[in-house]
Amino acid sequence: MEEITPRLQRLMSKAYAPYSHYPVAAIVKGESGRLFEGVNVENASYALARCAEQGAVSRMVAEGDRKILEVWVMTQDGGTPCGGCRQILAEFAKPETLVHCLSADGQEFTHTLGELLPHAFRLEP
Ligand SMILES: O=c1ccn([C@H]2C[C@H](O)[C@@H](CO)O2)c(=O)[nH]1
Repeated sequence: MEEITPRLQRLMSKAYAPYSHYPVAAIVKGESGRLFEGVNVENASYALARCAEQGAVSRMVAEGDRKILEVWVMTQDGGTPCGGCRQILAEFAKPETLVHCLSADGQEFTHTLGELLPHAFRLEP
């Protein structure tokens, strides 16, 4: 498989973040083994900004996968996903799912989703 760091760097350069100047790239691996990409997409009406993780999860679901096996997020500083994105990931991932947070220069900080979002809100369908 192609190395994930250069792929995230290329993806991050596609983010649309003219207001925050904080580009984010996200890749989720679905149960089929396919990788789904997302970037943040901002808007002149600031509150309508969409996070990169949300885009990646939407793509995964549209392509028919329903389980997240692993997550990678790249930001300039290696920041972790926001609270809302943790909840969006938790809908399709397990508490033990690894979330790799990379900085643009390739440093990696890995957490489980359960560490990032303990006691996640769930409604059993
Ligand atoms: O987990 C996160 C947190 C923030 N952002 C985006 C939203 C906005 O465009 C920019 C600054 O908050 O980063 C993401 O894509 N994912």
